[in-house]
Amino acid sequence: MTTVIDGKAAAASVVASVTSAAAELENAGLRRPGLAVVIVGNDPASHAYVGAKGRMAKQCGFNSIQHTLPEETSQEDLMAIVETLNADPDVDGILVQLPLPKHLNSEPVIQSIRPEKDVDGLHIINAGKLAVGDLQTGLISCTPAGAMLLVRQIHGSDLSGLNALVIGRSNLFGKPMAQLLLSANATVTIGHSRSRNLPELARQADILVAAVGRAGMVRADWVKPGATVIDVGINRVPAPERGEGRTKLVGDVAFDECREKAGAISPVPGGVGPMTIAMLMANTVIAAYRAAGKAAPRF
Ligand SMILES: Nc1nc2c(c(=O)[nH]1)N[C@@H](CN(C=O)c1ccc(C(=O)N[C@@H](CCC(=O)O)C(=O)O)cc1)CN2
Repeated sequence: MTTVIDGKAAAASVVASVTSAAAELENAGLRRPGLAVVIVGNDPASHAYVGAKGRMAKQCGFNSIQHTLPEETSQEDLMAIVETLNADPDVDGILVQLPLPKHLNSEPVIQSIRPEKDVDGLHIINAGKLAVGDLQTGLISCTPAGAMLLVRQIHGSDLSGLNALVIGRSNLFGKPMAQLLLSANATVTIGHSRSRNLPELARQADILVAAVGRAGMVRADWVKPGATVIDVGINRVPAPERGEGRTKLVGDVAFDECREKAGAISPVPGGVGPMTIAMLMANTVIAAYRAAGKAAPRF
């Protein structure tokens, strides 16, 4: 019987723990966690995600700040906002929503965020800590941290003897996901657009993680029987069956056919996606505890 992994329930459980951790700070007479999200431009999906982050931050009892900047914002103006947030003692976490408009270079912006406020876990200091196996003192990128929590639900925290394939090598997901799996003792391969014979590599994976941005790329004949399949793709595709001009969200995995082969599989929507925002809340409360000189909760 295949387990369909319930990302919404897992996210709700993380959010409940974050909410009590935030309340404990306030009850101890300390300030509540502060999360600042910066969005540049008019991308509708990015605005939807940022809106959801702000609502969730409020639900967790955080101080939620949003900077909405016009499409034509300059690199200097964006970096000046980050500097102001870096210096603001009420802000524990800073996130710059990606992607930025094409004329802006995201890397200097990300690297200008103080590492202890980098709740996206993308600063080189945080990425470096993860790369050397330090999972305790930095901040870990939200989507891989969330995906890993789902993997732990199925396999526990020791993945010794298991083969994992991560398809995708982005700084936001593929690389940190591979590091997390490696830290849990899995034997890890990273596949990408230049890899030869991805289906063959996938068939050897006990844990198959897809983050390529190609709707339904992973087919049933890629899946080892009983494998855990984690779908990180978010692709909006036409859905004429729902009416003219309608669309729907699908992952990188052909869900219906892969479900037949997998032991456990995460759906899209309702799998890894909700974990991204939950783990952002977790990182923010961790940053707030550390800023207050208190031992941070673990998630
Ligand atoms: N600075 C960042 N930018 C982006 C990140 C990120 O982690 N940091 N990730 C993505 C987008 N993202 C959050 O920003 C995100 C994507 C998807 C979801 C989600 O909950 N998806 C739902 C479906 C939602 C829907 O119906 O549209 C799901 O999969 O069930 C949350 C956050 C890129 N940018």
